[in-house]
Amino acid sequence: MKQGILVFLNGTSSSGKTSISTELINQKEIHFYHLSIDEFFINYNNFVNNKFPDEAPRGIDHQVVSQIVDDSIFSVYHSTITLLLELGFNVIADTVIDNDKRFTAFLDQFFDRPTLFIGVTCSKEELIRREQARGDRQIGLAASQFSKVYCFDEYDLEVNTEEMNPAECAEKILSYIKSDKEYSVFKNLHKRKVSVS
Ligand SMILES: Nc1ncnc2c1ncn2[C@@H]1O[C@H](COP(=O)(O)OP(=O)(O)OP(=O)(O)O)[C@@H](O)[C@H]1O
Repeated sequence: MKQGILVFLNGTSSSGKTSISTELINQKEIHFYHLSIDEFFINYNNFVNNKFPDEAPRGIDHQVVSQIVDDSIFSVYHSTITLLLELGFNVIADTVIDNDKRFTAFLDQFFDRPTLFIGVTCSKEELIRREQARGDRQIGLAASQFSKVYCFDEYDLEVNTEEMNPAECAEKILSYIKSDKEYSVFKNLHKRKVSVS
């Protein structure tokens, strides 16, 4: 049995990753699992809020805590994607990778799997506008991620969410998958040891 394909939507916050994912999930031709890193964090945060006291015997160093938690959650996220691919399911990875450590870990884990590397692009001005309009993201988040997330000079496929609506982006992605072209960019980035700094 063939392993599943990984559709990696690379874009900042508010670029439109979740909207495209919803379109991909709702169509019937190719089945996908949508794995958003946000859901992994929500589950963990619910657990912590229910179980952990506000104070700890040693006090709480929030930087240390968030490093331990983030590393663990990303590790579980990667393992869950890997498991699904191995079982033959197609996966959409909906996550923002804006630092070297995370990008290298993602690249190392998935470069030798069928990973379709998609640039979900949008201008900074439009990202700022969307961020203000939606009101559920920290203002300035997308702009702060912009230069790292969009540092790549190569994608298997690019969808500009300022020019296309989510359904059109999803259609473009599906056409690419159905064309059976090779997904080479992630492998090349691994060979070139590309970083996001
Ligand atoms: N192609 C598009 N054209 C116009 N508006 C869009 C498009 N895609 C998304 N939007 C709007 O941008 C906002 C953010 O979209 P979405 O939640 O899909 O982004 P995201 O990349 O998943 O963000 P985050 O990483 O913060 O979860 C929403 O209000 C959505 O309606």
